[in-house]
Amino acid sequence: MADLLSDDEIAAQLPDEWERDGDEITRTYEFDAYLDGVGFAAAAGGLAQEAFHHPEMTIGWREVEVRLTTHDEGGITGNDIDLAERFDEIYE
Ligand SMILES: C[C@H](O)[C@H](O)[C@H]1CNC2=NC(N)=NC(=O)C2=N1
Repeated sequence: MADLLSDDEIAAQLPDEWERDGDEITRTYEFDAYLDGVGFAAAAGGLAQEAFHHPEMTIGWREVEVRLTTHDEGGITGNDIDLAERFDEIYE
């Protein structure tokens, strides 16, 4: 069970390109083609299932918006930060 992060901890641990939006962290990944975004979302979904920690993902035209929060805790935890970092690793 991950503990809620403080405002300062979130600010310090938020990966580059990610933003805080209330109780969520979010990043919009950009792609050259629609299906590249679809493929990224599928790969990210695999990482999410592996971690058993699931983002909201919105697939748009050559972009995928990812939003992470820890529902069980009602806010942002290290689980969200960790998964954000893993998503960044698979984004070329
Ligand atoms: C029972 C609980 O829903 C599960 O442990 C997992 C499933 N995936 C999850 N995903 C997210 N984003 N937050 C959670 O708290 C969470 N909990």
